[in-house]
Amino acid sequence: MAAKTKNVRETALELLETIEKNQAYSNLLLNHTIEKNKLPQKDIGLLTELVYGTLQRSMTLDYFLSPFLKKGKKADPWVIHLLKLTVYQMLYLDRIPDRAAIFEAVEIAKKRGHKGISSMVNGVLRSIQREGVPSLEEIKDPSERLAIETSHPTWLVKRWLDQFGYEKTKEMCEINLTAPLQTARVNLTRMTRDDCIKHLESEGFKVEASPIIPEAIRALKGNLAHSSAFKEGLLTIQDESSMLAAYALGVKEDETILDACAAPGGKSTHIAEKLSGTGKVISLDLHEHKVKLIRDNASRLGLRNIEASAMDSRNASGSFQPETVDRILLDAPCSGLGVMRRKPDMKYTKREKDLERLVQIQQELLDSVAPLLKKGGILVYSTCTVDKGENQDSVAAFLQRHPEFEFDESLIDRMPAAVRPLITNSSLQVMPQDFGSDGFYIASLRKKV
Ligand SMILES: C[S@@+](CC[C@H](N)C(=O)[O-])C[C@H]1O[C@@H](n2cnc3c(N)ncnc32)[C@H](O)[C@@H]1O
Repeated sequence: MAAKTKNVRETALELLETIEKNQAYSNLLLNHTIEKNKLPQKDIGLLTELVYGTLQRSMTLDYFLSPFLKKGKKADPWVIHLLKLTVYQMLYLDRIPDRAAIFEAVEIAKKRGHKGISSMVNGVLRSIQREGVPSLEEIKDPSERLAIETSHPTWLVKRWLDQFGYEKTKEMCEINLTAPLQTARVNLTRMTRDDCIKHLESEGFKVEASPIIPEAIRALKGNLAHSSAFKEGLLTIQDESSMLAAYALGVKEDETILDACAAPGGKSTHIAEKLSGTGKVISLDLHEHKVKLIRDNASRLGLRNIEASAMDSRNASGSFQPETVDRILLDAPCSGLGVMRRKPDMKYTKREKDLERLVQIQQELLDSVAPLLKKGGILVYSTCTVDKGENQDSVAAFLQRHPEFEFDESLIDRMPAAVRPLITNSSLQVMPQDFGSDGFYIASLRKKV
């Protein structure tokens, strides 16, 4: 029993080290480790909690630890990870007694280091147990305190405070510390949502209908990616916010739709499920290996109306005739600040200058696809980020250069009722705290007739 638990913590420590060295994204690495080691369900839960929890709260844990570390004496990175992993358990996981967490940490330190390291680990953790961690109230500057308290970089907290004010920023930072929901889209070309729920329940999953999106379900127990319903093409794992893009586009049965940044095909397949007759989706993405993901998903879902090819969409206007597509989705490459709950390591690697570089690419993509749209057609611009520069300002800059486009007032009529209150100026910014879904932005523009 003890050996098993120790293995989980050792694995968590190794994962934290690899993620820190920037060798992998947390979500991909964790899934890979779970599959490779064929971990039992209870270990998967603990491993996920330890890795995500420690990453989510990394800056707070550094703050708590700092008075207990000898000044001027730099400990090895693995020792710091081990201490943070253990302090995380002591402070945030009620079901793990402090003495058990400390015992496991000292055992790992003995195994990986020398006696000096294990007694240092023991000493630091026992002092924290005895004296408690420093109060966050000691941080006087409110933005600095919010940054440390919710473990978000100070530049980002300051940027959000400027854009959204204190309350919204605090709510967003706090929800970013919680585990995301897994949601999925039922393939309505194959089965109704009610029947799909029954199908999943017969497989032992616990799911419920989404109150936001008519074809979505929320997983309460079990990973839907492992269901036979998924393998049989009845489902696509997709966040509810992401599903709004196909609604915003509002496809009609026999239209031609361009999805200019399409891989892995979450939105292309959604659009394709909504088309019928001779309608088709032209799905583009940069590289062949990404385009293969779109084709694989389309084939798993039994969709034959997607034409996927590799292309830099900044050159799309050279490959398609002007004014030949009915609707365009530009789900642009973005900073992804709306999905930080899923990839907590991202909080510490993003830099403010990355955002400016992305705005440039977003503008080039918009300029390139705009001529392909028929007069009267709809262009939906979307991102999974919460940032005015990449969202509202990007759209405003495009409209200024393109007087042939205007905001599309009819967006509100196409959107599910629950999100309508969020729409202003033919666009909407979903914050992660609105429905517990990802942060996401959508703007709908019409090419004037
Ligand atoms: C937000 S993701 C798209 C997600 C996709 N729409 C979905 O729902 O599954 C952005 C995509 O843009 C692609 N991309 C980035 N620059 C591009 C470019 N210049 N041309 C085409 N695709 C590009 C990336 O490879 C990435 O797959």
